Amino acid sequence: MPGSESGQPQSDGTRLPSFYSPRPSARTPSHSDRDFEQPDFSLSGRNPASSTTAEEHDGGSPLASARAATPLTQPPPASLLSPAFTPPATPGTVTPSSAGAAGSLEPRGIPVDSSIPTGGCGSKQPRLLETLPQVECIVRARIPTTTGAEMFLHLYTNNVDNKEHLAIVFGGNIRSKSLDAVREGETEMDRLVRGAYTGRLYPGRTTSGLSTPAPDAKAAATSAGSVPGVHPAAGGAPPLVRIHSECYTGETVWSARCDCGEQLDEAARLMSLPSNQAGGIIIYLRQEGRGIGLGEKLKAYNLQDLGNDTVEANLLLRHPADARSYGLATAMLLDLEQSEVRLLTNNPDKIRAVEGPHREVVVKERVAMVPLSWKGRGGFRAPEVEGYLKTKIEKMGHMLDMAALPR
Ligand SMILES: Nc1nc2c(ncn2[C@@H]2O[C@H](COP(=O)(O)OP(=O)(O)OP(=O)(O)O)[C@@H](O)[C@H]2O)c(=O)[nH]1
Repeated sequence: MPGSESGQPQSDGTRLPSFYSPRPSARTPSHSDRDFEQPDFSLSGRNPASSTTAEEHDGGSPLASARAATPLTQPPPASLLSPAFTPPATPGTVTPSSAGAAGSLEPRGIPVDSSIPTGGCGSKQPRLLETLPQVECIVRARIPTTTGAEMFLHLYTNNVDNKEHLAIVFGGNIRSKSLDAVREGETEMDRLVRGAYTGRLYPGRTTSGLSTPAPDAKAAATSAGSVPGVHPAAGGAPPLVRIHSECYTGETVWSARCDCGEQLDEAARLMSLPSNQAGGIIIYLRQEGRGIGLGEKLKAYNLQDLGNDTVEANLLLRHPADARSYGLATAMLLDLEQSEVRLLTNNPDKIRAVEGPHREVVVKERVAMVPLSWKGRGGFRAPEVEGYLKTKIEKMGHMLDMAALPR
């Protein structure tokens, strides 16, 4: 893992096993660079309707085997292009339009600028609260994962709800200000136990390694203050960031109604690539069911089985189509000392909302989350998830090209 505190040998990311367990496709990953390519979402003005299809992208045969392994029981939706799909050129930026030698292993970003109408973030302006919530990271721990990659799980509290929102941090240079801040009366062992240490823990370690503040600085330190001598990652590209909303069904009980589990796993995979020197953060928000909760989401599923799409089902239950907010994510990113990010999303509303009321965090690039099955790279296919994605594109302005959906 790049820049990891782990000190473990870096494995070849192309050989990492999949993060995604329910992958029915029999296809073995090719381990070639093209496995990491994204469809060309360039700003160069090429006709999106003639976008490279997944078939062209992957040479046909792997997709054919994936398709054979996961046949569709229903015809796929008609080819459809989101109006927000092709963002016009952002002044002063160059879009990677093809995978170069160095770029081929990297997720491909599209420059975005939410401060201008043509910046590739859709047209709606979210209503944001004037003030960001207060957040505090109360504990952090190293999590070795089943893929061999390692991450640090940060658990946050806040002043707006009682939920345990999380930051999953890849790479050793991203630190939480509130975690590192000295707490009144705490011992070095207290700091070790709550994860406010540098490097790695080992049996017998007694000091946190964080600089001890001078008495006057210590008095001034608050839970939101920073520890002198601790600095965020220096310079370089902004980290990859995914703002992920909880989805028990998609992440835990293998639901094929949505691609939430796949997106979580793919975000983690991209962030753990050895080529990703900037590190990565998954902000995991406990806003299940787009904010309506699991019980209401299950009712929505029944309404979907009765013939309604995902938006209609929410509205029939007297919920908004999307009841989420992202102020906590903005505050957590700031606590992790990130003011610029590369955001993994297809959702234009999320881009502007995450930036905060005064653009406290700026999204410099958007990295599209294209379903793996559309790219012939495994994943899964089901009529439910295709209906879910179609509704996102048609009704919620998601920037995905349904024309790339394999037939
Ligand atoms: N109400 C409702 N929520 C759903 C449904 N399917 C998934 N969800 C929820 O939608 C949320 C997933 O959204 P995200 O993964 O953040 O994705 P997004 O904002 O739609 O867009 P991307 O960033 O492009 O993925 C989770 O909270 C899921 O529980 C559904 O049918 N109805």
